[in-house]
Amino acid sequence: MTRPGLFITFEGIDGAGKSSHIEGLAQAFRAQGRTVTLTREPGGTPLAEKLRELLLHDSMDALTESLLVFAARRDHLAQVIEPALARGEVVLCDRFTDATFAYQGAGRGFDTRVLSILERMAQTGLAPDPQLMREPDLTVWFDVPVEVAAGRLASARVPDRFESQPAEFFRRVAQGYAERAAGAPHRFARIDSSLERHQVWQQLTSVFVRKGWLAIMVAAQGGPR
Ligand SMILES: Nc1ncnc2c1ncn2[C@@H]1O[C@H](COP(=O)(O)OP(=O)(O)OP(=O)(O)O)[C@@H](O)[C@H]1O
Ligand SMILES: Cc1cn([C@H]2C[C@H](O)[C@@H](COP(=O)(O)O)O2)c(=O)[nH]c1=O
Repeated sequence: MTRPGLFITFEGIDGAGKSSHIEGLAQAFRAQGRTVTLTREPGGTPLAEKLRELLLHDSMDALTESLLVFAARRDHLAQVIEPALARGEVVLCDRFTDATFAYQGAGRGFDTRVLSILERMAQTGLAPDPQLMREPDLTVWFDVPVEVAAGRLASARVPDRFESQPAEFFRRVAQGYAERAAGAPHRFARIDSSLERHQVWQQLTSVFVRKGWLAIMVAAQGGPR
């Protein structure tokens, strides 16, 4: 019998530590016999990866930025996410629409009513139920103080257009995530990402064990190296 697909997204400010754990989670699901699609936004298709390059490196205003992230998302949903869910796969996606509300909405100050309209347009009409607006089944929010995330990134890589924003921008983005989480408590799971990697992994896997999506034994075997 085909198991239903699962759409799981990972969110947080830059440097929160999401990417460090997603591969481990993919391995845990595979160890249970699930097929996993591991993907990211902006990106995930050849077209969306081109748009990602523009978004991360070219200057533009907040409306242009919002239109580009939703254009990339529409292509990503159509080409990758919806087909994988239809095959019953687990889709692990590094960022999705909550990032748009946090970065373009709270961070840039762009009108969230316009974002909601774009969200409905971009995320509807692709699922088996044409009325359904595709949303994640679960969103894991890696919550971390802005200073901790900045410290992690400082030694990690050359900053892109978002990563080089001032701390005040990331405070607004973090507040944006807090508001999104408060508005959809059934969908969000918050984890404290300021802790050591193994503690973050433990919190992360407990979320999946509680949902019945991972067995305790499988969760205990994985984790950051
Ligand atoms: N719990 C942790 N403690 C200390 N350092 C960490 C922790 N988790 C991740 N890091 C380090 O912090 C940096 C950022 O981590 P990572 O790339 O996973 O974050 P991210 O949330 O995916 O960031 P971005 O969204 O900007 O890509 C990396 O150098 C990573 O090794
Ligand atoms: C999906 C999405 C992303 N962003 C920003 C957030 C990050 O700074 C970059 C992506 O970089 P990462 O290292 O892969 O996390 O893009 C955004 O502003 N709006 C969005 O919708």
